Amino acid sequence: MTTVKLQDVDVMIEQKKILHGISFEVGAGEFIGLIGPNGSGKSTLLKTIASLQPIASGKIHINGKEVHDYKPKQLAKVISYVPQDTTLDFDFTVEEIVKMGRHVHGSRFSLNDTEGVVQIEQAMRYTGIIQLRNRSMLSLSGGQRQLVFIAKALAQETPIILLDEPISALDIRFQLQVLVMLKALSKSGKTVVVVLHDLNLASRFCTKLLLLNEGRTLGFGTTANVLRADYVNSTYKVNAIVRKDDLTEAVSVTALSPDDKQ
Ligand SMILES: Nc1ncnc2c1ncn2[C@@H]1O[C@H](COP(=O)(O)OP(=O)(O)OP(=O)(O)O)[C@@H](O)[C@H]1O
Repeated sequence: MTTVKLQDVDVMIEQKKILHGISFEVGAGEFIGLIGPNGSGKSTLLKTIASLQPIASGKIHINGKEVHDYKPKQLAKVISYVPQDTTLDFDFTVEEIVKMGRHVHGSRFSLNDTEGVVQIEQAMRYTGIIQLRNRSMLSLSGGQRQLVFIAKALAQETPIILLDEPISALDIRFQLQVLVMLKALSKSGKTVVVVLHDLNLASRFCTKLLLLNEGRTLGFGTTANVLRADYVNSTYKVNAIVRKDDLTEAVSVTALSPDDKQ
């Protein structure tokens, strides 16, 4: 079943066209990686799907219904969004932030609903932050804050999860842990769309990739079809070798420096 569908979507920011004619469909159980160079429009595209960024033209359907036809609270029951920037201006504890994911289910700061308590607890355990539950968000490292916002999205229990560079501040153990968790969520039937810079991890974990170049889709499909040397080299302006990794059997991309042996 198609859960997210974009048809010829244009986005303008300050009179400049940032996204040009973006069209693609994602189904339940898919794990889509949005990739592309800095400034290519990945975050804008994710915000657009989350309805946080207005569109200039085109159509977006979420679960078969036009995104404009959703009330904000209805949409928050369907889509959770983990932003790239997890800094906060106000102080909250870790648990308070995760609980905010339950607002949409009507349990604002109250733990009267047992389901909410269970979901909050599970989300904190799943992301490995349970021991931080009473810590102030302002005292956490960037990676710990990322895990808290992922936990908040999990507590929200939506069928569609959008995450903007959720592993950018994480060490290799937590990078793997988060990607394995997102993969498991997609396998359980959720739609996961994630902005990733690490092409090798994107290749290993995502079912499909969407490669953006200057606000346009250069490729959308299986990792092997999108991570082609010609696409990678022309978009990222590098000299990359694309091959199959012997160990993971995923497509692997190595950008060569002038000093590398070839
Ligand atoms: N609020 C804004 N005002 C002006 N320009 C913006 C705004 N938001 C995004 N842009 C511009 O839109 C383009 C796409 O930005 P976006 O953040 O979507 O790219 P990205 O692919 O996510 O980049 P990165 O990998 O660096 O995070 C950039 O040129 C950026 O400067």
